[in-house]
Amino acid sequence: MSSLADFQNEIYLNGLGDAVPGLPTDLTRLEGLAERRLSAQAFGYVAGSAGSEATARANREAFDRWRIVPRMLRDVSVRDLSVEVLGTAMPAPVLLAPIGVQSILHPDGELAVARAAAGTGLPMVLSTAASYTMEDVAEAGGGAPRWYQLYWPKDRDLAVSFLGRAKAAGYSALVVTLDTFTLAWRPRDLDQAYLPFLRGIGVANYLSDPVFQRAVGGPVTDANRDAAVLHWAATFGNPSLTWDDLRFLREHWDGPIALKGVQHPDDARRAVHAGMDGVIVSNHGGRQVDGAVASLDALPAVVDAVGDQISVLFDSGIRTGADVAKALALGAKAVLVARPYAYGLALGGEAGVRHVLRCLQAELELTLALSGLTRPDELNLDALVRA
Ligand SMILES: Cc1cc2nc3c(=O)[nH]c(=O)nc-3n(C[C@H](O)[C@H](O)[C@H](O)COP(=O)(O)O)c2cc1C
Ligand SMILES: O=C(O)C(=O)c1ccccc1
Repeated sequence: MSSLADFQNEIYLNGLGDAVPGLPTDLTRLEGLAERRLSAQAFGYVAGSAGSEATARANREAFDRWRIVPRMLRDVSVRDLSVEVLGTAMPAPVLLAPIGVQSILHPDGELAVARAAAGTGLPMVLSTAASYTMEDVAEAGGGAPRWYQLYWPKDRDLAVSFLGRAKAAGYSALVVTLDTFTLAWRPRDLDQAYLPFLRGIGVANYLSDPVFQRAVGGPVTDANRDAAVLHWAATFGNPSLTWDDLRFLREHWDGPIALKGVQHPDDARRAVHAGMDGVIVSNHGGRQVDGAVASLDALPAVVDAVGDQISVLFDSGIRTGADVAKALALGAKAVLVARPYAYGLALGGEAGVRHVLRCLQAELELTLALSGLTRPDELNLDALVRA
């Protein structure tokens, strides 16, 4: 094995190799570049968070309060980043977080992301609010691993239909997002009166669904499009759900289930009690409750509560390979990367997403090796100190 991570090698030896010319390898720079490329509305939707965006900032600050303590002379010549999470083998403990409405970033949207993910083997978690149908995205990804993220609608028959379609299309695990039964107070979108769904973006899974179509009087055409969008708004989220309702999901989904949006250790314990297989410690990138705890700060207590019983995953604030290492050291089995790949999509389509994933993977591998570690499961609190 070369002493350089493969992607690093490729960049140095072949000029930019497969990297997208002009795209920086410091992924924290992508947001600024995407701002110049996107419309003010699309950029505001993706980059924006809830309220004063204090929690979005806190998510990043929490990473900066932990520092890695590298160890030396440990023979790190053979490295293996692969893990298995919820029955899915992946080359690194990184998944692509569910992001809805991706066609506002690039016309190929989720299709391009599925192709890029397939090229790396990292699983994509497809949003219910995707701009392409789950069947089309599955086809674009070929045999690559894929999970399905459910926005649990009010209409139970529609939920069952989504789950059946996801199973048939080869999505192996279910992610149920609990923190977004309604969109939060998001000033950037409010100030521009911008909601993609009202323009018919991000509703492909609904419009293509037989149960949804029955509810709006048949296939959606120009004649009933407004009614369909109104019906989408009426059925999108269900604020009356409780922990007891998880039985319904267990009955209609026979694969692994992870609950996304857990921040409190008692909620993680309830997830175990309800027979769930995992939780994703996430505050939706600060897009829901402004003033909420930084997701990284919520992680250790959840790991303490349930980490030996179910898989604890993490998202909100991951921007670099070092961030991934810190979340793993605090007990996450894997992380979900979100905005960085959205910006990669905006800047370079499929190649832009591939660039982001390969940079993140290479940086993670180098961070581990240079810290004296060869596998993700060797990371624990010994590797960190408070800044
Ligand atoms: C534009 C955008 C759309 C999103 N759409 C969804 C979605 O459809 N379903 C979901 O569970 N989470 C969604 N999320 C949240 C992400 O999955 C993830 O939790 C969050 O972005 C993590 O924060 P970070 O991007 O700051 O790392 C979305 C996030 C963004 C930025
Ligand atoms: O914008 C979001 O954060 C989000 O999760 C969402 C919700 C509904 C549809 C699309 C995305």
